[in-house]
Amino acid sequence: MKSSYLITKEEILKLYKPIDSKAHKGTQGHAVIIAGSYGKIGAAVLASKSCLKTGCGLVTTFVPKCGYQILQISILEVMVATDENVNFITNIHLPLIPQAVGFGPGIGKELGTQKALFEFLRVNKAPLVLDADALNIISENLSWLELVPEDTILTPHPKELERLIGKWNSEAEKFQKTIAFSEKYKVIVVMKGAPTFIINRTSVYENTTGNAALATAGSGDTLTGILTSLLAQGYEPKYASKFGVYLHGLTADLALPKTGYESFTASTIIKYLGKAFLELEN
Ligand SMILES: NC(=O)C1=CN([C@@H]2O[C@H](COP(=O)(O)OP(=O)(O)OC[C@H]3O[C@@H](n4cnc5c(N)ncnc54)[C@H](OP(=O)(O)O)[C@@H]3O)[C@@H](O)[C@H]2O)[C@@H](O)CC1
Ligand SMILES: Nc1ncnc2c1ncn2[C@@H]1O[C@H](COP(=O)(O)OP(=O)(O)O)[C@@H](O)[C@H]1O
Ligand SMILES: [Mg+2]
Repeated sequence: MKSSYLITKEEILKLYKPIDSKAHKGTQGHAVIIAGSYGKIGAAVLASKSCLKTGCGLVTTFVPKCGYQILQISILEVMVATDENVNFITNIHLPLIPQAVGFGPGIGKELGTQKALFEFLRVNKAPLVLDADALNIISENLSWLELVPEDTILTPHPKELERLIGKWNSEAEKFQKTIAFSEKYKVIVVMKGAPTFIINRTSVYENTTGNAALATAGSGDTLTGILTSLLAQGYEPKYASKFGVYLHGLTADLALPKTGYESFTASTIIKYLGKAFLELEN
């Protein structure tokens, strides 16, 4: 297997941009989260909350109509735009030009959602994170990746990765295939796992934070929000991907002595984001 670089605190401190004292919400980036379907609006809530709590100035979340009240009641700070369809996304119309978009948690694979994703990819110019069902849809339509901005961040878990690149027979082959995929489509692949690796063309980076507490529903949805937030704040995708996975894992390392493995949930990741940022300054 190709040797990898470690993503350490030292590395992260080199790229961390603390907030300027003259900052206002308009300078901190407006992120859009496109997520959720009937029964999976929680994924949209988790991604949106983590996006906000990673520091971007404004977050607008696009959900099917059934998500409207859930979002508005669960997160007062997030603005909500809705699809005309009640249960799943069919036609994306955003009331703004976003600085970054996170697309996929909980959206399902309805035909209407597939078409909406294709139309969105055709017109979108904003830095992009693709996760979950967006990846599952793209696995069956790989040519759509020719439409995405260079350095789009893809965040597959092992099953989603297999759908994208096909089966592998060894760890070495998994890395080879992911590197070839990253080169072919000019995308950054966050290979989620224990640990998470980031593949950027032929470079391989290994995260040093995180633990098995993260093995819980919605853990990846929060990572999508974190990464989208960093992109919206102007971090280049190659830095946002490293910083995002490092922060995400750090929340679990900081929380573990208080929560134990069992009671740690995706909401705990969000709760500990502030402590993770503060830990960078220690
Ligand atoms: N509250 C909400 O609204 C939530 C909504 N959510 C949303 O639901 C949608 C479906 O997402 P999903 O990831 O559960 O389904 P899917 O892609 O079929 O993958 C499942 C299979 O993948 C595998 N696998 C996964 N991780 C692995 C690992 N580390 N290591 C090895 N294997 C691993 C494992 O396969 P197995 O090992 O069982 O063969 C598993 O059975 C998606 O849109 C998501 O955003 C969720 O986030 C939950 C909270
Ligand atoms: N044992 C583990 N050790 C470290 N990180 C883990 C472990 N299990 C899961 N994770 C992390 O949790 C996240 C799970 O993402 P994902 O499977 O997409 O969850 P979901 O779709 O439920 O939100 C990934 O970031 C993965 O690296
Ligand atoms: Mg996921």
